[in-house]
Amino acid sequence: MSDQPDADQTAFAPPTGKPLNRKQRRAALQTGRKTEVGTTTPKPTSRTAARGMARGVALDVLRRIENDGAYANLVLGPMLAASDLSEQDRKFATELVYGSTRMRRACDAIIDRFANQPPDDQTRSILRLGVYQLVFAGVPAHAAVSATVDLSPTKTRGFINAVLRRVADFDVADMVWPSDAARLSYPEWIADALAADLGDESIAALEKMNEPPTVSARDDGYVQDISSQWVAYAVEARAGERILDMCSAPGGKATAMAHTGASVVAADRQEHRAALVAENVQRLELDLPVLVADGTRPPFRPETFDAVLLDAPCSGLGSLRRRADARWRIEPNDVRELARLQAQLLTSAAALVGDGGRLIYSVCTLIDAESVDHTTPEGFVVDDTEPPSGRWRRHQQGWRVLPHDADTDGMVMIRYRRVS
Ligand SMILES: C[S@@+](CC[C@H](N)C(=O)[O-])C[C@H]1O[C@@H](n2cnc3c(N)ncnc32)[C@H](O)[C@@H]1O
Repeated sequence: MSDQPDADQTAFAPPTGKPLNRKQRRAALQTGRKTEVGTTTPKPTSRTAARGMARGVALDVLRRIENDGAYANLVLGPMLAASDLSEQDRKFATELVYGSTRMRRACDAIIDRFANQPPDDQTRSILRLGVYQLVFAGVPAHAAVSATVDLSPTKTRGFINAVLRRVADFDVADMVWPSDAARLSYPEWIADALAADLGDESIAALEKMNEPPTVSARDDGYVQDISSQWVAYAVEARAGERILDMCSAPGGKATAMAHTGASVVAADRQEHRAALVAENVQRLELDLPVLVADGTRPPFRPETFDAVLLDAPCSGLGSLRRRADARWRIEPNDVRELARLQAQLLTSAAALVGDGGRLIYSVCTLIDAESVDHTTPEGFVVDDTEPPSGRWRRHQQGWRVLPHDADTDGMVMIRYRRVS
């Protein structure tokens, strides 16, 4: 048996969405550079075979996402569960699926640079998987090329092998990208929209949203992004107060607020999502009524609550790292429609706040049209006191946290107080 370590057991760099630098690429290429695929690749071992299976699962999932419009998180889980992959190989398959989905546009630009004819959809999916491993994931070249070629149908093997070998011999630092959006793998309109509202900081935000999200758990075990926890604190709920979380599913902020001893009511328009809140409430053993209610026609008397949290449905353009395929689904018109719905919800939420009470508006997007462009509800003023915790930066009449400030989702929040 070869002394060479099984290629796929060598470090698989945690994907950052950034192409590897020269030194990293040289290290990854050392074992495979200028070899004929199949001649210097280590003999298949059970590890190599397992990694091959992981790549096969990843490719199946990618095809479902790319060709059938399936949701990445919904397809991946069942397909992994149906496989015999080990925990480690599931992680590898997951990283390949999410990474190549995120970096799809950047991978395509590289494929198009080296393919002498446009690949059909099936061939492109295989090439994306190979290019992602070579350029972004630090998989050694011989493993990335040969194992990806092994997934290919006979008739396209030669073509896929040739393209991937050219990519393996290329230093991506020399790539001439059509735009920053292509380099960072976003639709042009998303990069433009964030540039318009974040200025020079948009690139750092886009880069950060190419990284897998960090996992943070609260003291009660509920897994919730830190920036969402900061929004819940910003409501400043106190024992004895009546608080409404108008768009509450899956219940992260409602359950956080309930720990203060406030009487929190959680509502959501969608029944199946309200059920998720109820599950979380039960699991955390909280006393928190959950109801299905459309926030544009809320079933409460006016001025009933001491505080209302409107954590509004939004485009999610601050939390793209959480859903790898979201950037390819959302469209400019969605943002316009969501902004209209948010304005409606803001008006009806405001009507429920009692005298001197608080209205907290938050969204996990960084787009002004979905946040600071909304008009202050009648009878309210902006409360511009600094939120009690978090890395908030002032942004017009509100506050925002950018993804690269503290490795969290990006959020915008505006706090209002009823004065008449
Ligand atoms: C950003 S999520 C809320 C996240 C939640 N606050 C948490 O921290 O777990 C927005 C929610 O708004 C709900 N929603 C959308 N339109 C609504 C409406 N008209 N009335 C009430 N809820 C609505 C969606 O079903 C979704 O669950």
